[in-house]
Amino acid sequence: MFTVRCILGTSAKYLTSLPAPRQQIKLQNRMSTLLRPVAAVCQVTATPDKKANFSACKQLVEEAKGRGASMVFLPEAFDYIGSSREETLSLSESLTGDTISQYSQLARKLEVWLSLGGFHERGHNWESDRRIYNSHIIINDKGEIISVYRKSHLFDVELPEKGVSLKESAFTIPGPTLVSPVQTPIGKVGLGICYDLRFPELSLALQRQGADILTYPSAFTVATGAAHWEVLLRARAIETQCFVLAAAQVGRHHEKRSSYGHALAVDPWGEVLGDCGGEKPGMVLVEIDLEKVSSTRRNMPVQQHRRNTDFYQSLEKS
Ligand SMILES: O=C(O)CNC(=O)[C@H](CS)NC(=O)CCC(=O)C(=O)O
Repeated sequence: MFTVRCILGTSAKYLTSLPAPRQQIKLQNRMSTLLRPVAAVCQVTATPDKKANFSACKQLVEEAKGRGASMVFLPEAFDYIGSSREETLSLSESLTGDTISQYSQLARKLEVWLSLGGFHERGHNWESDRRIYNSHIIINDKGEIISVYRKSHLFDVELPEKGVSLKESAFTIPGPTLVSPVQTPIGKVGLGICYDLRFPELSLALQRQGADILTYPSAFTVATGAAHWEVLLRARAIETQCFVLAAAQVGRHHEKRSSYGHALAVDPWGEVLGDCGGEKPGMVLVEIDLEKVSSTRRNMPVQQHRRNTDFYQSLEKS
């Protein structure tokens, strides 16, 4: 079950049925002050089959656009989830490969912005070291790559009681830097990926650089997702007073791997606006009202109340 908040569908239909053009313009002007931009937060079940994954994602992007979204968010590993390290590596591409050019064409054709939450990108020394980046790519409505953030915290975790054992650093290069929030039609978007969500320093750094919206496209494990996912996302939203949009992988990718799902949209007060559930692919559509960001920050100015870095380091120095 998932919540959908979208008022564009019916209003747009109403507009096209209006006879007098002048009346239409008047109404359109009034509506543009009433309507907020809409973001689509998606969840998918990627497999090792890149072609099938693209066609599933394309369908979601088309549906989202048809329902009024100006930006669509796809999760980490939207391109594929490999069934072995070797397969994960061999399926990887560069930013100039077929996968990203297909998405670029899709964005241009539909005139929609895309957040591609975690692309398996061949590293700069691929020929010699066969290592990849986990890259979050923003594509604008002209099909141009606007920003690339490479995941900086890698998921090397052993939880024997929960059946979780992943060592991302065995094949992935940690990203060297954060990237500045990107101006998009829904607001300024700060980029993270999945496990980055557990490091509030990153979200605060993006907030300080002007982010209105934080994004954590993910492929959370079922065990860690059930325990931590929603709490972490809401905490990041509450601390930074940003919207938090987290596209997700859901369900069974292959015989050895499943993901938690629950792609989520959270507002700057920490309220969950939409949840895609834990069962199957889908999306939530949410209006992004940036006035919610400013009023939340005005009413409770936590960023102004924050003490300087020295203050928090005073214990280490004493
Ligand atoms: O491997 C790929 O192809 C795509 N990458 C991932 O799925 C990554 C690295 S293994 N997964 C996570 O970071 C899960 C984090 C998580 O579950 C937590 O923080 O609890």
